[in-house]
Amino acid sequence: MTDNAIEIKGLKKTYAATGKSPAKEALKGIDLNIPRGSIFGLLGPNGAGKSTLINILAGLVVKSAGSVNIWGFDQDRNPRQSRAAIGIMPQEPHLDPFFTPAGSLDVQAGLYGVPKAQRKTAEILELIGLTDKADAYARSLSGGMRRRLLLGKALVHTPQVLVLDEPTAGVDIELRNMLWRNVRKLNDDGMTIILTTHYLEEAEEMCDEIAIINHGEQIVRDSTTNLLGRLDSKTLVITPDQAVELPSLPNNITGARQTDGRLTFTYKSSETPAEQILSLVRDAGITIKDVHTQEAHLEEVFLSLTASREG
Ligand SMILES: Nc1ncnc2c1ncn2[C@@H]1O[C@H](COP(=O)(O)OP(=O)(O)OP(=O)(O)O)[C@@H](O)[C@H]1O
Repeated sequence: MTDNAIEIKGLKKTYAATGKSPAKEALKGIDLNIPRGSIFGLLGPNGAGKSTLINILAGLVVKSAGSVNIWGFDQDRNPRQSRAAIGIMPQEPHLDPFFTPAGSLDVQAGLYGVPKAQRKTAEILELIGLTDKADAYARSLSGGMRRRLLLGKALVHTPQVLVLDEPTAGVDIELRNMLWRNVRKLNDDGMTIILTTHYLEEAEEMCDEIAIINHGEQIVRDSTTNLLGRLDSKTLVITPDQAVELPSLPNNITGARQTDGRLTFTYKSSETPAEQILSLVRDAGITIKDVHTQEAHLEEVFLSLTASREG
């Protein structure tokens, strides 16, 4: 038995040409292992191939080449078992307006062949905070409630792996927090979580490991901590005790004077000790009132890795 929840080898997808659109190679040979029990981030710019990858995992898009193994089950050899091991919360709420939340969960459980006695409708409604809406028609639910119901539907068959495709795009803070609380709880209970998001601070906060894909290729896969450590760039922010000009700087440091009077200095921490900047500032006759450093964020790592490959 493998320690990976998902094992993807040489995964390719080419969408066939239609009408005027030429064929599109959306995935160009992805190798990716996702460890059991992790919260894994799948990131990439628009059109990178994330949805294609997720849809292949969900069994909604047929791959062109390669292998996909979900929870030890090969998707081609054991399609039923591999499908039963994964639950997908899609981006868009496509809900049948004539079903109630309880009804939707029941139908979904039926689709997955969950016997009536083993259905956890009440428990799931409780988790997603829709107990009091159990019998309300879907069309009367708010956008946030529909999103929560989508999460509930992904859970009816108690999958080992839960995929959330852009779960917080356009949702308010309250719903976002609720989703993250649920995700953490499910992960604490042992569920492996795969997440795509455009909000990099969210990935930074939530994910243990991250893969970035671009133009159908994986360009990096590492722990979030290591990824953040890759960027050697740091910023030192100095508040002078009165308005001052930016002192002249050597080549290894770039600086700027902010509109609020603070001075920011960006440098490579492996090459330049912060003390060098502090002395430079003091030597310019500036009295330092306050000083702090800013670490690199995932956003900068992401931009540095994807920017040079655009085109
Ligand atoms: N059904 C399809 N037919 C043809 N081309 C497609 C199809 N679905 C996606 N593509 C193309 O494949 C590429 C990858 O798309 P995909 O939706 O997987 O990217 P993505 O990373 O999920 O982007 P986004 O964040 O915008 O959803 C894009 O160039 C897209 O236009």
